[in-house]
Amino acid sequence: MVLTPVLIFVVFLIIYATFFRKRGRFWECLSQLPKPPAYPIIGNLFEVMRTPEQMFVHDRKRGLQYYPLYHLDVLGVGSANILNPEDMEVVLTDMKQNTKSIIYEFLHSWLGTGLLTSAGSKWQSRRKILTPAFHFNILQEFVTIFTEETKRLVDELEKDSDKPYIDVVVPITQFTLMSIGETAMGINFNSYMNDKDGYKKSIYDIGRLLTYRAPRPWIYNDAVYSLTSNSREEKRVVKTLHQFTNDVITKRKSNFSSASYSERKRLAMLDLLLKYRAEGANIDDEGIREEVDTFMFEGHDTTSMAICFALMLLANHKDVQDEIYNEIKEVLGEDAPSYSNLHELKYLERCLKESLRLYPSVPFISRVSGSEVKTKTGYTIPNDCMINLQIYDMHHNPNVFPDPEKFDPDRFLPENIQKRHPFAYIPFSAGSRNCIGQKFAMLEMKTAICGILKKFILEPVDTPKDIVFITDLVLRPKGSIKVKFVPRH
Ligand code: HEM
Repeated sequence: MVLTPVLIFVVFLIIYATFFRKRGRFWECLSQLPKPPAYPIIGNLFEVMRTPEQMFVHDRKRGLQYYPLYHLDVLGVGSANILNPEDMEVVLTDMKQNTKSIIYEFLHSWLGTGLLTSAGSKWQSRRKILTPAFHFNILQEFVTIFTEETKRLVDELEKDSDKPYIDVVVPITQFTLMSIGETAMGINFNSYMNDKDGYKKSIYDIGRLLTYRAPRPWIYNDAVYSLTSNSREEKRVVKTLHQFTNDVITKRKSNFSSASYSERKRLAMLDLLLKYRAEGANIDDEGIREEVDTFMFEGHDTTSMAICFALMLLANHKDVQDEIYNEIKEVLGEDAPSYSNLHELKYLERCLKESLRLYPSVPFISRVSGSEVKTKTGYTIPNDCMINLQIYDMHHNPNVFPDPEKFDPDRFLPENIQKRHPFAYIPFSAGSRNCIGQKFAMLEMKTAICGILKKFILEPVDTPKDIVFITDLVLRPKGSIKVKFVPRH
């Protein structure tokens, strides 16, 4: 009895792999790239059919073994995986390789085609509209908000400082969510929004659903996917996510008056979009929701994980922590952080950069080639091929960063940066589709670390070796990240 559905499924996979497999030039080029051993028809299916935890470990092993690049064939779906700086540069600086791969289409039910997921002229026009929302005049004002939110965060941490440890993921995610709300959206979530926890849980749920779908080409087709229980769950999750962001927009709209905004030279993200909408520019209500969803997610989950890993590293490197503390005392004294004094914290900056090397919040990004790509390593990636840029693997490769697992902030001394390929370190990606929020992120991270280190000495509980990762939308631990917070006297 059980055998019948299994048999039908296997026949379906064989038909799928036979009919949907690209032919001719595509495989002629792609099969020249190194590849892990594969089976007939299903190719490397067993490479990717793993739990999120196994997938993370296995992908890293493959990344080390197949440097500088490799290809996979999963049921006839081919991908080129790039691990080296030279070829990262080739792809990231070529406008023809600017379109995101099919994996991002799985985000459309949630993010629509906002800045992260859109392509072509829509992406260009959105990028143009949104770039001024991250102008340095605006960022200067945001530092005050980051400082207020850091005070709230420190108060929360203080309440639990008598405990043996704090799982930093919880309070730090709360901090970054509040910060993106107050800055880009102009909304204080504390006073307005009730279902922050529902929103945070739904982000984890959507990540799990996407990570399940990405390695399974037979559910790429939307009509086929809609028959699955995951699709039904996704609809429920997306409803919760949209409820939250629609609420944000409604709240901000009720405070919005285009007259009062015309007096201000520069507007933060949501106000800017509402102003454009009121003036009849090329963005409708759906477009605004796409961007609010995109920035709410990209603007809090990435920085949250980055701060959590940085805290864990500092707890494990007391000497580095002490040096940052001395720098903070020297540069800030008793003053609050400002845009300019945060820039003077050069040692802290090197530590955060090194932390993002070891723990890049976005471990890989993916494109679809818009033409054949001649790699610097001597291969040709065919047109219309998924190209995965494996940022995490490159940052951890000994050919690119000697002794890669060592936390060494001096890698970011100017003289050492000069010795490396400019695309060796790309936590914020690079080229025209780089992270629009990278300055925002660095300021937020610096403000949080300053506030925390002024109040606490961090002691290790989890070490880097204890962290078990899962494959997800961002670099995430399977469980918690534990740090002990000892109040300074
Ligand atoms: C440590 C924090 C962050 C990291 C490591 C990070 C990393 C990245 C990376 C690697 C990309 C390229 C994605 C791709 O090509 O698929 C990206 C794009 C993007 N990021 Fe960030 N990000 C961070 C923080 C932020 C923040 C704070 C915001 C908003 C306030 C933001 C908004 C975006 C958006 C909208 C895009 C899409 C840009 C485009 O395609 O034009 N990110 N980010």
